[in-house]
Amino acid sequence: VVCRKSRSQFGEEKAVISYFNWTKKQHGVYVEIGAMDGLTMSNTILLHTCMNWSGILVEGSPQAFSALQRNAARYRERNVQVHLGAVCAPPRTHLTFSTRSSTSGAAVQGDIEQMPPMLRETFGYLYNSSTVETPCKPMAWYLQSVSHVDFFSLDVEGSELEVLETIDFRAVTIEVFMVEFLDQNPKTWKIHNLLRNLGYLECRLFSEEKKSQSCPTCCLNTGIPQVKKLNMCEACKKYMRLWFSGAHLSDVSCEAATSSDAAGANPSAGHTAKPQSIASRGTLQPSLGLCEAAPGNAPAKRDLRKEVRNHGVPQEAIARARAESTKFFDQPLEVKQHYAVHGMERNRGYEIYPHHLRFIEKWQAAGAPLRGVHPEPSATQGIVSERFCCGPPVCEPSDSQSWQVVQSDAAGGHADPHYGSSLGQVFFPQNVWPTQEEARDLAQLRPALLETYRSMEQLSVAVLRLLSAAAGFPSTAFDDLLFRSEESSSSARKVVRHTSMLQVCNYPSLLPRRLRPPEGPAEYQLRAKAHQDFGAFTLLARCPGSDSRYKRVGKSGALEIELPDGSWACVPARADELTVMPGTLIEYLTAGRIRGVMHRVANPPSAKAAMDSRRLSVTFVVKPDYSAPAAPPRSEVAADPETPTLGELWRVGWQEAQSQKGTMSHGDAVQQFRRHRQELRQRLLLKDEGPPGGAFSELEA
Ligand SMILES: O=C(O)CCC(=O)C(=O)O
Ligand SMILES: [Fe+2]
Repeated sequence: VVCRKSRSQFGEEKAVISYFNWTKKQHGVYVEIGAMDGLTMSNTILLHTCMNWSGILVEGSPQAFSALQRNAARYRERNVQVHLGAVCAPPRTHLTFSTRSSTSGAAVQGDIEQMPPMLRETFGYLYNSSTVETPCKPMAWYLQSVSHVDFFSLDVEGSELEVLETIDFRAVTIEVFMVEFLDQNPKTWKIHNLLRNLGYLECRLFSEEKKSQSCPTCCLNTGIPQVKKLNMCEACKKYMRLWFSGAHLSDVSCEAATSSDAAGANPSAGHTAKPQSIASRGTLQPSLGLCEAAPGNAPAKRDLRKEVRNHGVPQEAIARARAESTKFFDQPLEVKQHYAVHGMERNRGYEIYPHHLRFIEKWQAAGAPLRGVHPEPSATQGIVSERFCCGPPVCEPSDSQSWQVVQSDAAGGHADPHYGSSLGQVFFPQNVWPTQEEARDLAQLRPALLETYRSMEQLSVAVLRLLSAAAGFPSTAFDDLLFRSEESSSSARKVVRHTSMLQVCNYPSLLPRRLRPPEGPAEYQLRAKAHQDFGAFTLLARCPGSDSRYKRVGKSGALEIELPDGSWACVPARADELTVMPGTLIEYLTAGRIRGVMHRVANPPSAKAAMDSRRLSVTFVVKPDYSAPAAPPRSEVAADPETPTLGELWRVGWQEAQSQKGTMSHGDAVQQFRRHRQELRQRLLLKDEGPPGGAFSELEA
């Protein structure tokens, strides 16, 4: 075989070879998706012909594929598989592939649906394009014959997620990915995230010109067009060496977890239903936008790394919740405070952080000269964030049936103690609403929020199943934490066990600096400071308008999350999408296999845009049964009587439980609380050394 010199666009494979010290590496294995004719811009011809590597080439365009076959026969006689096809997830078997005839545009071909608009438009316009129906298969299918890949080159113009998500990481280890994507692609963030979740670190290849750019920690990606030569940035090198050697790529596979589910096989993915041992699974750290679920569907057996769509929460309901909440937030502070519920951790009615409130009151007492300068009353009141919350419909006020169930006195006995006991009453306080009599304009707030509540509540069952499966439990393992089936002689019904809350947050526009309160509490710097939500997970309906307007981390005006390496990232939002964010309690329930996500809401940029930077988010924080043990289902820890309940992880719940036991003064209980919670966390997270107990083994067979 004649050694062919590099044909890659920017010398990508050479950068990789030098970076990984592969100059002497013979007989490696490559995979190239989007192989084109196997020569033009090939990232692998050099590896094959000069270093005796073998590999798999996949190309979706029939025209390019015939050239690929010819070229493969000529330049890669042996040790190569060539496939005509694209990558997709079942049940799809074909997709519409956009092809170009012009040479320069020929590099941009792919699944039309996945292509970023920019590419579609620019290349569609500039070059002759046509479409063909191309067969597609999950990536796992193409990789059947290999168990290890050294270099995976992925250049598929928008379909990267489909490729990554359909790899069976249990069956193959992949050492280095090189992913080319354009930064404008809104999916970039998800690809990054997915690779990070798989244990890869990112290293960018920079052009000479961009060398000075700071080097991010770190998957390899290239993708800076108009570049002559690529340079690996030095700082990054260090990180990469460190991390790459440690990363074991078969660590996490959501498919593995979901298919271990007995409730239904996952015929489409073609995986055997064999769970991994937990030891090899490592820590799953799902982040945002990670689930696809449909309520009413049998537990959605979809890969977890998808956003929730077809989620069953009607857009109109969310729109109504937003509109009615807006009317509420636009009332004077005195009116809103009328619906405040005092007491800790109640999460009902109007809420504003006490330290914010103190600050506002002081500011207003000093004669804040702002009335009339801004159309948003909340902005002129100096409010940074405020919220309106409600709990499950069993908490509806006394004019409704359900509150009777909750309220009847403990001695009277007919109340379900889950709600009616003194502990129960801590977790099921009554909802508070403006009524028709009090304020005609605000009377629709209640139906609007309750409508959204109900569909979020339904969806949360499906999402909890996904998370459960992802953590290696049967998908229904946590069902009872939300609803429990109760059979009586006459009927079967589902009883609410959870205490989830729906919360609409209003972040008023940031006033121009000269009008802003001179100095606020330190938290004034952020709309919401860094925290995890104290639930199993949170579903967030965000607003593409406000949540994709400013993209700068720290000045996004919107939701930002902390990535595993400690950096912060903006989270793009789409109107039809809900974001799933694991919270603190899921850590206890999954022994740390799923981690809560730290997040914050940043202020918008200070400049002129700030005048019109209002943001409203609708979030549903899923809070499972307070009386359940804070431990994985059927585990040793769950059986240990010392293990506290989920409710005891709430400060109020802990205090109430302690005072009922009479073991401790109130003050001591508070003091002990934090330490205790920390200890439990340690104990649980360290305990995870084997697969979920024997009870589930029949499910895993
Ligand atoms: O407004 C958001 O997007 C998130 C709000 C939040 O994190 C919270 O209220 O806990
Ligand atoms: Fe939060």
